[in-house]
Amino acid sequence: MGIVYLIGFMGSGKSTVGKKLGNVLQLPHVDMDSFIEEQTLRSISTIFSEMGENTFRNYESDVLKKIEHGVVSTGGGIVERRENIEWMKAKGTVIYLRTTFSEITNRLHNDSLRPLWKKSVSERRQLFEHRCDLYESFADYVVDTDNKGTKEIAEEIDRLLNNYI
Ligand SMILES: Nc1ncnc2c1ncn2[C@@H]1O[C@H](COP(=O)(O)OP(=O)(O)O)[C@@H](O)[C@H]1O
Ligand SMILES: O=C(O)C1=C[C@@H](OP(=O)(O)O)[C@@H](O)[C@H](O)C1
Ligand SMILES: [Mg+2]
Repeated sequence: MGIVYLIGFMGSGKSTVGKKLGNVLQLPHVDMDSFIEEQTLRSISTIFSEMGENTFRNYESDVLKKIEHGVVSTGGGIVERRENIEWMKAKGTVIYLRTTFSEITNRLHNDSLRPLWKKSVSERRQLFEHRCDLYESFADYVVDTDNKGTKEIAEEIDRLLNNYI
């Protein structure tokens, strides 16, 4: 199956489910945002505020290309660059954790760690609508996450990848 990439909007559970999926599949797990924070010794918020979104996107594209194995929790904006989409399609299996806007709003509420969530409701929704089309259009599998626990989702992905029901 090569590398397993989890994609989806902020709050869809990529980081949480990725960790569990790594355990289930007994593969190493990399959370791209945590990796960038460890490498730069800066928080994602600080990178955005001090260096700008474009610098963050450069780090993100660089990190994506360094990962050769395992389960990868991407950041919600990985689809903003076509080169990232093409890289993931070529290297592995892409799984979209599909989550409704209202469920994401419940999960993130007034989260302040995600710079792009700290926007007005209409801007959040606009970003959500723009991104959802992208996620859906290039995922190999779509997994709905509303009303499911993270362990249940990891097990569902395990079944999909291993082709049993
Ligand atoms: N299936 C789920 N059901 C309920 N809460 C969830 C689910 N998946 C994630 N969460 C919660 O939503 C928040 C964001 O999850 P996270 O894994 O950081 O998402 P992402 O990495 O996609 O932004 C966390 O508080 C997490 O515990
Ligand atoms: O959607 C985005 O553009 C972003 C999502 C975040 O990751 P999560 O999707 O894990 O929250 C993080 O990479 C950064 O704040 C930008
Ligand atoms: Mg995350």
